[in-house]
Amino acid sequence: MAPNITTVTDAQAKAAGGRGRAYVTFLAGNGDYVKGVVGLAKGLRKVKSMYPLVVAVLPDVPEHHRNILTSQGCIVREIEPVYPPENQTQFAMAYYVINYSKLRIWEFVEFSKMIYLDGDIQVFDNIDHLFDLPDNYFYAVMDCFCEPTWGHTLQYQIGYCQQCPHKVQWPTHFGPKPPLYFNAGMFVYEPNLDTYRDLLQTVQVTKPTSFAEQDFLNMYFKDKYRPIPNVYNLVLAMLWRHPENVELEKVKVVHYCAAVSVQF
Ligand SMILES: O=c1ccn([C@@H]2O[C@H](COP(=O)(O)OP(=O)(O)O[C@H]3O[C@H](CO)[C@H](O)[C@H](O)[C@H]3O)[C@@H](O)[C@H]2O)c(=O)[nH]1
Ligand SMILES: O[C@H]1[C@H](O)[C@@H](O)[C@H](O)[C@@H](O)[C@H]1O
Repeated sequence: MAPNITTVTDAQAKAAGGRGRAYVTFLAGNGDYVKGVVGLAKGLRKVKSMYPLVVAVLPDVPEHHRNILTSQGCIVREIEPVYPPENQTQFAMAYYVINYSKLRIWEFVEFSKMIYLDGDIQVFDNIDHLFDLPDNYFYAVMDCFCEPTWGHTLQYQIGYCQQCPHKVQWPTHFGPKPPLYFNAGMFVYEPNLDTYRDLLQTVQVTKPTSFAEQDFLNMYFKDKYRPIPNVYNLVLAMLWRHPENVELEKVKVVHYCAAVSVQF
């Protein structure tokens, strides 16, 4: 039975918290990711978040999946796909190419601030306070370079990870250390039409790389990026790659991204 919740209209969304704040996620295709988004919506409700969840859906998301999301109180917004320029790029996962469409969320200017969460994320504690972080920055959690999906990079090949930068030092003859790099499964940002247009123009003149829009956003926001603690986006691999950096009892958000099956 559908839960007893009121569907949030656009007007209500604007009024949410009186400050135009919302969570946002991205959904493509007719596969299982919709289940993740339902879980995300339920999780946000369970931790009593004050703000609605907007789901940016590609045209290939079927009507009945959209209806499920609406019945869960989500605001469903259709977006057009964004394609990177033609290239022979080998993405770390072939489907990452569709993730460039996430850039459309900068267009949601009826909201002044949003928190993006991937559909394979679950929230276990309220994170509404992140909306109060100072404006004009891009907040996200630092990624880990230790999984084989990073096999194409120099970092991985020499065993360097920004999570433990002293374990394997960055060799000086390689030039400057790579800049801090965030995981784009969760971030705090401000929708803005100028930024939106510039993102779309810049992506068209930027060579696609392995981690698709994640690499692109890291490049684009490198001066505005401010790291936040990993309790706000615990990338699963941190559990076995850097357990010393994880305070399990404090974790608020878990990101179930793993290219390997997990065996404990
Ligand atoms: O068929 C799909 C594939 C993806 N998604 C959406 O796109 C998000 C990102 O895809 P993954 O969760 O599979 O990506 P990963 O977590 O493995 O990868 C990381 O790298 C990606 C590079 O494109 C993105 O930046 C992503 O946000 C970041 O967490 C999903 O959560 C989901 O919300 C779909 O809806 N359908
Ligand atoms: O940024 C990447 C990405 O999220 C991958 O999906 C994940 O397998 C990696 O561990 C992470 O570093």
